[in-house]
Amino acid sequence: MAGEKRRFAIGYALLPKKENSFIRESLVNLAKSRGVDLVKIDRERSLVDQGPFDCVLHKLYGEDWKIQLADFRSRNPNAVIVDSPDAIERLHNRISMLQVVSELKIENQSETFGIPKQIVIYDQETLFDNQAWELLKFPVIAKPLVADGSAKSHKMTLVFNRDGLNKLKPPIVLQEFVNHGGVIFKVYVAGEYVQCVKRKSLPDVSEEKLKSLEGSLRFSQVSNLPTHEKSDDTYYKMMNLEDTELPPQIFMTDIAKGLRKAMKLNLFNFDVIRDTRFGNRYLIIDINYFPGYAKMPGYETVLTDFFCDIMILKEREKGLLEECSQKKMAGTDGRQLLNCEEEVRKTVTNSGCSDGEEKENSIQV
Ligand SMILES: O=P(O)(O)O[C@@H]1[C@@H](OP(=O)(O)O)[C@H](OP(=O)(O)O)[C@H](O)[C@H](OP(=O)(O)O)[C@H]1OP(=O)(O)O
Ligand SMILES: Nc1ncnc2c1ncn2[C@@H]1O[C@H](COP(=O)(O)OP(=O)(O)O)[C@@H](O)[C@H]1O
Ligand SMILES: [Mg+2]
Ligand SMILES: [Mg+2]
Repeated sequence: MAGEKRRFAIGYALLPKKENSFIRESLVNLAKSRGVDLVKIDRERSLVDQGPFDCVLHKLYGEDWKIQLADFRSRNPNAVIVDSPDAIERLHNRISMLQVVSELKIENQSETFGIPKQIVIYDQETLFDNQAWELLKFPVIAKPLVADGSAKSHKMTLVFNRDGLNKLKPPIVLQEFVNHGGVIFKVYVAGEYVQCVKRKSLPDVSEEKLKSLEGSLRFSQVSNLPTHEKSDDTYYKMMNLEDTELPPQIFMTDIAKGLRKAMKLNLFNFDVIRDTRFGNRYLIIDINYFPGYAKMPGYETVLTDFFCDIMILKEREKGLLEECSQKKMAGTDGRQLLNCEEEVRKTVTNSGCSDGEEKENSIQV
């Protein structure tokens, strides 16, 4: 119909659990009211046979999906894929995941940040090798090296002494357990948007307590456990989230922006703890692709704004591409037109974002 605004279609490819938590009616309706239709991608059918989509939103694992996305991309060069599978892959390994933190340069006088001391162990022999232990002291957390979203990849062991090492199954990352007052901060990022929330974590382990504790303790997804499950347990106890102060907002936002640029990702969160030995030292312990946004206050608005940013970007790209073809039709000097389309895509998709200049409505692709 004449004068009717163009609608924008976002195809989503998610596992059933994620679809249930993320694709809520409240999100679908808000997006719809702002011109964005969220359309389910049928995982039983080939992606290139579906659509048309202006954007593909996804959290699926495996080579087959990567090939499907590459096919889709070559046939639909104007569609945005959020996010690039290669960029996401960095988060599937707990070493490469945190390497990016050391690349960040953030100017801040009063707070510092980093990651806990950690080593990677590939086999049982190295686990008991004293050399490997020069860097670390107990307690440590053993984390599966792979972070591929499986239940297994979330199974952690808090190890109090050498006895506790026997049950570990490499490949694992051994990370120093840092006392942090039983509260972690989850910083959610969606494009330009950043929000930090508090969650329950493991309680501190004092030097005295360490001596009396048995070899190890297994746990999984502690920040997602309902409160009552923790208060009943002998190890977990009620932590008072209200009493914990959030880290300075500007500091978290700077780290979030730095990570986003360095990783070229739009949708992620990261877990931060505050080292109780120094009240102003923050450690990043985990980065997750496409986390549980529905748990974030105001998630519908935040995500819809993000979708609209992509839409604005696509419209701008379309306008500029039309200008290119008009110039072509008008027979403008060929040299001026050389790579016109390519230039437009570079500008609009903000591939230059990593050079420090952040543009409005930028989406990292
Ligand atoms: O489902 P939720 O809400 O628990 O979200 C999980 C995240 O919880 P969070 O938002 O950080 O509290 C969760 O974060 P944590 O690893 O628990 O810090 C993961 O991102 C998880 O994805 P995956 O299993 O690693 O692929 C996320 O699981 P999926 O929804 O992607 O399966
Ligand atoms: N180095 C650490 N020091 C103290 N607690 C930690 C450390 N690493 C992880 N934890 C605790 O263990 C939980 C799970 O670890 P995390 O690396 O976030 O794995 P997952 O990917 O399963 O969320 C964290 O939410 C936090 O409560
Ligand atoms: Mg985590
Ligand atoms: Mg994680």
